[in-house]
Amino acid sequence: MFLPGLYLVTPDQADGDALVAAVAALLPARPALVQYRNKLADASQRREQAGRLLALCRAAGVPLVINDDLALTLAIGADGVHLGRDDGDPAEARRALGPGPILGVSCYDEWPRAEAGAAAGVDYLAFGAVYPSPTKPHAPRASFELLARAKRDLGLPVAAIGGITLDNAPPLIAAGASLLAVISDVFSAPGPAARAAAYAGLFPGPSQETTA
Ligand SMILES: Cc1ncc(COP(=O)(O)OP(=O)(O)O)c(N)n1
Ligand SMILES: Cc1nc(C(=O)O)sc1CCOP(=O)(O)O
Ligand SMILES: [Mg+2]
Repeated sequence: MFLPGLYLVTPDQADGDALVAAVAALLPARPALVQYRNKLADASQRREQAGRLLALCRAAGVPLVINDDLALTLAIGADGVHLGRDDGDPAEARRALGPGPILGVSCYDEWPRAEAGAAAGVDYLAFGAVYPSPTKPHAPRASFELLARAKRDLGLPVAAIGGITLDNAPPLIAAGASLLAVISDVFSAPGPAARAAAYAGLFPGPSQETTA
C-alpha cells in the first residue's frame, strides 16, 4: 500500500498555483505519501487545492492523503485521510472508507491512542512531535521509545512527525519509524527537490523492506 520513506506534508499555502508547483517539483523524489494539509484555507479553497493535488499525485503514482477531512477525502476519492484528536472517530472513518483507503491517526505522546487506532483498523500510527517543530512549536513531545513500542507491540507502520530534518532523521528510523512526516525541512529548504530526494537515501530499497 505504501513503502517506507518521506511523508511530505504540505505547508499552509493560499496560492493554489504555487502549491501545485511546489509539490510537482518534489514528486520525482518519490515520496512514500503526500498529505494535503492547509489549516488556513476555507472549504472551497481546500477542495480546489486537494483536487489539483490529487490529479498531480495520481499521475505520478504517489498516494495523496487528506488531513482532517473525511468528507473531502470521500468527495474527491483521495487515497486516504489523516485524523487527529479533533477530526472524528477513526473507527467510523474506517467504516465510511472501507478497507482500501489509507487511514492514519495522530497519537501524539499517548499510548492509548495508538491502541485505539490499531483496534479501529488504521494503516499507520503517527507520533510527535519527535523534535521541536517550527510549524507547531507547542506540540507535546513524543519519545523514541514510544515509536519503538508501537512498532514492536502493535505491528503497524509508525510515522514520526515534528521538527524532522535530514540530519536528525536517522535515529527515528533506527527506533522504528518507517514514515518521516516533514513540512519545513523540505518546503523551506534552499533546494526543496534535492532535500526531498536526499530523504530517499535514508531508507532501504523497496526490494528489502515494505510496510504493507
Ligand atoms: C502524519 C501526521 N501526523 C500528525 C499530524 C497532526 O495531526 P493533528 O494533530 O490533527 O494536527 P493538524 O495537522 O490537523 O494540525 C498530521 N497532520 N500528520
Ligand atoms: C502537523 C504537525 N503535527 C505534529 C504533531 O506533533 O502531531 S508536529 C506537526 C508539524 C510538522 O511540521 P515540521 O516538519 O515543519 O516540524
Ligand atoms: Mg488534524
